[in-house]
Amino acid sequence: MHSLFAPISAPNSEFHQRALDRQLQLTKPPGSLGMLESLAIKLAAMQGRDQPQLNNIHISIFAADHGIAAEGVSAFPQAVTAEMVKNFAAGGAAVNVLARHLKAEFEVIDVGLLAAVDLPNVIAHRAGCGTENFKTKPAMSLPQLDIALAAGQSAVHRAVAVKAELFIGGEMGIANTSSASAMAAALLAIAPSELTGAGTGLNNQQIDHKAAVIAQALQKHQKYLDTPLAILQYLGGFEIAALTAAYISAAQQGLPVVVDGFISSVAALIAFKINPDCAAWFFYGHRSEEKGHKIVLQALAAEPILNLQMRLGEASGALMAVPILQMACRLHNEMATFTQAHITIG
Ligand SMILES: O=C(O)c1ccc[n+]([C@@H]2O[C@H](COP(=O)([O-])O)[C@@H](O)[C@H]2O)c1
Ligand SMILES: Cc1cc2nc[nH]c2cc1C
Repeated sequence: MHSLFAPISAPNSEFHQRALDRQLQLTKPPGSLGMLESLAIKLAAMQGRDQPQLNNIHISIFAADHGIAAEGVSAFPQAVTAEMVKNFAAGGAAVNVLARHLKAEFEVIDVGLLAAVDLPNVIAHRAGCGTENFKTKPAMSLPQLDIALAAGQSAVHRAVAVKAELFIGGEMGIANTSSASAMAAALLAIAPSELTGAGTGLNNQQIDHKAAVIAQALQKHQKYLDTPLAILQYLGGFEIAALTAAYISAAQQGLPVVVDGFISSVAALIAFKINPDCAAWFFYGHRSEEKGHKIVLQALAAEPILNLQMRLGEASGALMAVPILQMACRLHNEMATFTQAHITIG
C-alpha cells in the first residue's frame, strides 16, 4: 500500500470542546468574533492544546514546467517558470516578501523544470524535464509520479524536523491552470468550459481555446481517468503531485495546512479523494479570482478566510491569511473571561 493511503487521525475532540467552551466564556457576545472563533477552535483541536499558536511556519514552493504550454494556453512564456524560480531564490517574489514578514522558513523545490537551475538554495527533487503535453500523451509516467509525490512528502518531513506549527505549500508553473482545470473537470465530472479561466491573464477568446484544448485532452484520456492518482498522472503536473502528497503527509503527521489558490485547491481536492480524512487538517487561505476556484472550494466544503481578488499562486493567498489565524489565536488565548472581568451575564 502506498503511504498516501496510510491512516490519518482526526484532530483532538477533547481540545475542540475545551476551546468551544472557552470561546463562550470570553468577554464578547457568543459568536461575535465570527470565523475567528472557529479558526481558533479548529487550531486548538489540531494542535491538541488549550492555547493554539502559530510561530513557526514552513513554506515549500514546488515548481515545474508543463508540456501543455505548447498549446498556447498561458498569457506568459514557459521560460517564466525557471525565471521565477531564480526570483524566489533571490528573494524578490511576492512570496518572499510575505515569508519575511511572517519570519517563516522558506524553501523552493524544483520538481521538474525544463532544465535544472544551478542554485544552492533551490532543492532539486526532479521527476523529469517538464511534463508531456497532456493533450496527446499522459502528462507523466508512473515512476515520475512517484518521484513528484516523494518530493512533497520530503518537504513535510523537513517541516516536521524543524517543529513547524503550520505547513504552507505553493506552486509555480506556467500553464498549470490548464492542468488544474482539466483535473478538476475530470474529478467533478464538469464541462471544462465551466471552470476554465484566465490564469495569468488570457482574454475570452483565448480562454475558449484553452477550454477546447482541455476538452480534447479529457476525451483522449477518458478511459484511463478512473482514480484520483490516474487523473494526477494523465493530466497533472509535478508540482501539483508534490502538493497533493505534501497535504496528505502533513495530515498524517498532524501538521495543520493552509491551502492557497486554485491550483493548490485542486491538489487538495485530489488529496481528499485519495485519503478523505486529510481535509480535517486544512485551512483555506483565500478565494482566488480564477474561475474554477469557487467550484473546487464548494467540492471541498471549504470556507476561505480571505477574498482579496488575488490570482498569483506561489502560496501568496495562504500567507496573507496567516496573520488572521495568528490574531484568532491571540484573541482566544488572551481575552479575559466574564468571570475574570467581573461581568455578570445573568
Ligand atoms: O493560485 C491561483 O489561484 C492562480 C491563478 C492564476 C494563476 N496562477 C499562477 O499562474 C501560473 C499559471 O497560470 P497559467 O495562465 O500559466 O496557467 C502558475 O505559476 C500559478 O502559480 C495562480
Ligand atoms: C510573473 C509570474 C509570477 C508568478 N508567480 C506564480 N505564478 C506566476 C506567474 C507569472 C507569470
